[in-house]
Parts: sequence; structure tokens; C-alpha cells
Amino acid sequence: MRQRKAKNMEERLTALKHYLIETPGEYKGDWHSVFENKGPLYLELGCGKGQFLIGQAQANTDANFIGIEGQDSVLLRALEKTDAAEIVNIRFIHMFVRDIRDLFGDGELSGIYLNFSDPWPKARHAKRRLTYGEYLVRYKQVLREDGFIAVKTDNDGLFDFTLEEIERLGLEIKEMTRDLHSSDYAAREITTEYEDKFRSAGKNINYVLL
Ligand SMILES: C[S@@+](CC[C@H](N)C(=O)[O-])C[C@H]1O[C@@H](n2cnc3c(N)ncnc32)[C@H](O)[C@@H]1O
Repeated sequence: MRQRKAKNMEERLTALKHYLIETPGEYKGDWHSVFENKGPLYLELGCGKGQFLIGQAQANTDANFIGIEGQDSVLLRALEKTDAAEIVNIRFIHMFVRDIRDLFGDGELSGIYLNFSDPWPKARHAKRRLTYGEYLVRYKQVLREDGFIAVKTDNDGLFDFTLEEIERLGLEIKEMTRDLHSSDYAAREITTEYEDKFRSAGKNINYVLL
């Protein structure tokens, strides 16, 4: 969903630009130089207003996190919340990603989170879904061998599609449930803004870990 433009967007983004990586391609293969610690690096693609990433960063202070978000008004909220919480181990990239390999070197990431990705319900838009098979292959390339892809979605159609793509590629599923918050995995979960919204409306949350 498109957000309304925030007031004084450019000024507010500029004031928080120390959290923003403006030329991310330059750090490909060298992301650790951006952070204070040398811990593992995790990415949320389509991070929205940042609730999940901030929760992860607070719970895992030895690790580093990158949020990529294409919508500026949404990204601004993520930057403001990160600043208010005085988080040091998150950076953001402002873009709609096309090819993740432009940003990260082979094996550079330890995990990729795809939380409530846009479902693109029309069949002719299937290749825009962030779990389209060719994207999964690219994610695998920038992940360490033991790295993971974690997908959460309220959208049952997107989840079915994702499972079909996983099967088509012969990828291994490590964990899977169609009702995350009634499952054994619930206790460790850090929720996203969309997740809270759908849960409070009684919607089951689908989850798969590769
Ligand atoms: C439905 S929202 C979910 C936000 C957040 N992950 C959550 O669960 O609350 C999806 C977000 O992904 C962003 N997005 C979609 N495709 C993207 C892409 N290719 N690169 C960066 N951001 C993207 C959208 O702008 C939107 O803010």
C-alpha cells in the first residue's frame, strides 16, 4: 500500500542519513566495514517501518542488520524509530531491489528475512513476487552455506506460490507452519507491524524457513 508523503521528507531523511547507505554497491563484499562489530549480517528485504529489525538488533547486539525499503515515507519511520531506540547495529538502504547480487557478495549474508512481502496476486505479476524462484536462487548465492531464508506472510496465495517455487527448485525446508503463532516457533518470534495487524484481525500467519 502506498503511504502518504511525510512532511519535510527530504530534511528529515537528511537528518538521519548516518543510518542510510547511499551507495550500497560500493560495500559489496565489505559490509563489515560499515559496522562496529564483526558479527553475522542479516537482511530484511522490504523492512517497512522497522519494528522487526529493531527488535532483532536489540536482541542480537553482536550481529548486524540491514533493512532495504523502497518507499521513502515508510523508510523515514524506520529511521526515526531506530534513532529513538539508539540502535547502532542497523543500516538502511533506500531502494526497490531488483538484483540482490548487485549489493552483496557471494556468501556475505547469514540470513534473509522476507516479512509480509507484497503478494502481487495477478498471475502475470508472479515474477515480481520476492519469493519467485529466480530470486530465491540469487538469495542463496549471497548467503553463507549455512545461511537461511525466512518467510512470513498472511497471504495464503503467496505462501502456496512460495512452497511451489521451493519445490520446483528442490530446496530443503527446515521449518514450516501455516499457523506460526500457534506453533512451537511462536515463543522466539519478533513480530512485524503487518504481522501485529493481521494477528489482531485473527488471520493465521504462514511461515517457512529454508
Ligand atoms: C507489506 S509491507 C511489509 C513491511 C514489513 N516487512 C512488515 O512486515 O511489517 C512490504 C514492504 O516491502 C517494500 N518492498 C516491496 N518490494 C521491495 C523491493 N524490491 N525492495 C525494497 N522494498 C520493497 C514495500 O515498499 C513495503 O513497504
